[in-house]
Amino acid sequence: MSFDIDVTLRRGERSIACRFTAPAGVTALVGPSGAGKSSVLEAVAGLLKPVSGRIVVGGAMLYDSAAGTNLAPEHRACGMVFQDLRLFPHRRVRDNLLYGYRLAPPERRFMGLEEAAAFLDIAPLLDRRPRTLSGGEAQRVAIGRALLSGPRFLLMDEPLTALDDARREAIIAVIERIRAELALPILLVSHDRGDVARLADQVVELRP
Ligand SMILES: Nc1ncnc2c1ncn2[C@@H]1O[C@H](COP(=O)(O)OP(=O)(O)OP(=O)(O)O)[C@@H](O)[C@H]1O
Repeated sequence: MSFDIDVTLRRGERSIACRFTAPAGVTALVGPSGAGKSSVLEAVAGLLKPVSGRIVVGGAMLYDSAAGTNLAPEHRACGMVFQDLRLFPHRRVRDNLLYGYRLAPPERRFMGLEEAAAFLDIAPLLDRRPRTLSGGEAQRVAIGRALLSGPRFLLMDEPLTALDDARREAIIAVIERIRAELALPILLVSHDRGDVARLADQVVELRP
């Protein structure tokens, strides 16, 4: 089982309940705007503490209110690709990628900078700054930074939004390669039914 999640979250006045188990591969979290999809990703990453419940990924207990377990984000081995990417604007692509690499405990690293750049087809971009990149290029850099941090799983918030068809295809291909070649479980938020149908091994619907 890749994800085994049963949590209640609070966001302001809102209570968000989410419960699912997922096999290996890509799990898509879908639901209307405001249903709490990004909040669930934040909880899995350890950035939002649930009110109660448990979060188990790849057999590792990350959060369990009953047992009092709540691993810090840096101990979750989680690669997060945020909706707004959060690249460092003042750092070149190479340094954005190395930031992820330096975060990774050496024993968890499975790729180096050169390998990640080749895998994501971003080698020609290494000396550029994020603001000079297209949306698809920036998305691949953000994915690269996440992969270099040595994750055991990936969380991706709307990785295909705001991309034209060609760039979207490139990111879909990257996600398919991560699934096939790196075998990392991926929990992905998307509102596009077509993308979900193509990519997801399992779909989880979050209701408001
Ligand atoms: N920091 C916050 N403080 C208070 N409420 C918040 C905060 N962040 C999100 N919310 C609220 O929590 C609810 C869930 O938000 P969330 O962003 O998780 O939903 P979502 O399903 O990802 O939405 P979207 O598809 O629009 O991105 C919304 O009602 C939102 O307004």
